[in-house]
Amino acid sequence: MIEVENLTKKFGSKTAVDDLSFSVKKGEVLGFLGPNGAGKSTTMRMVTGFIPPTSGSIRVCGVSVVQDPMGAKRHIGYLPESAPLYNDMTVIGFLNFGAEIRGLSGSAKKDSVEKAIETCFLQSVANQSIDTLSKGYRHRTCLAQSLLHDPDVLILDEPTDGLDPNQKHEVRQLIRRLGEDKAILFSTHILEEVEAACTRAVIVDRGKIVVDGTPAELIAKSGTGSLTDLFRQVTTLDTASSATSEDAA
Ligand SMILES: Nc1ncnc2c1ncn2[C@@H]1O[C@H](COP(=O)(O)OP(=O)(O)OP(=O)(O)O)[C@@H](O)[C@H]1O
Repeated sequence: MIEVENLTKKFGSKTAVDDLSFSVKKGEVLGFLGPNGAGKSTTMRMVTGFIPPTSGSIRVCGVSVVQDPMGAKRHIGYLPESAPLYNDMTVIGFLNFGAEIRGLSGSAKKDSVEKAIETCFLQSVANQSIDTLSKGYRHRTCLAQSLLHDPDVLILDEPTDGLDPNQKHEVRQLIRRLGEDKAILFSTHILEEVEAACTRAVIVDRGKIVVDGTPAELIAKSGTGSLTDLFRQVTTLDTASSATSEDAA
């Protein structure tokens, strides 16, 4: 459902994403790991059609994101990194608005909003203004908007960031459940999430995939049974400065 081939993104002299190729099938939850500045968000922004690649191809459900971004976006639900929201709307008002933008109306709109509220446990704040929500609820409101059109593909940039341990658990369970009949790509800095929610994971370092495997394969590869050890073995300590100095050389 997601096919990425030889994807590269350069910002001036900096190569943020370097000839990346991967695919995610229906029923797969792919964890996207990597240190700060590794290129995870940039890759997700390209896969969702928000920024164009410098080179390479991206197909979502067979549709080219570069040639037909609107067509591809119909298949995609996206939770961006900073969870942008309209602060002066209520949660239900924002979700109704999101559903309308997705072309839903009448009972289809009502049903999709109700389902998203229920799925993301937003019932208690549905009529609350977004600017009065805690960080966790804001994040879940944004996650709910990504589900409104029941997309085949979900791209979630750090979906558990800012949540408390109970909410993290709920969202991981939700990702697993949604992943049974969708293709999900999600980024995280929390290595336990690989075991808790992913069917496969890749580790990205300086824009390149350095490890790709199932959680069990990754743990075996570490040699110590620790994903943290594997992460430390295959990634560069200070990605941003290494990439800059390498590019400058
Ligand atoms: N618009 C931009 N202009 C210039 N450089 C950019 C831009 N967006 C990202 N970068 C650079 O590209 C590199 C990859 O950034 P990206 O945000 O994709 O990393 P990330 O893996 O998501 O990091 P984090 O874990 O900190 O969110 C970084 O060096 C970043 O500074």
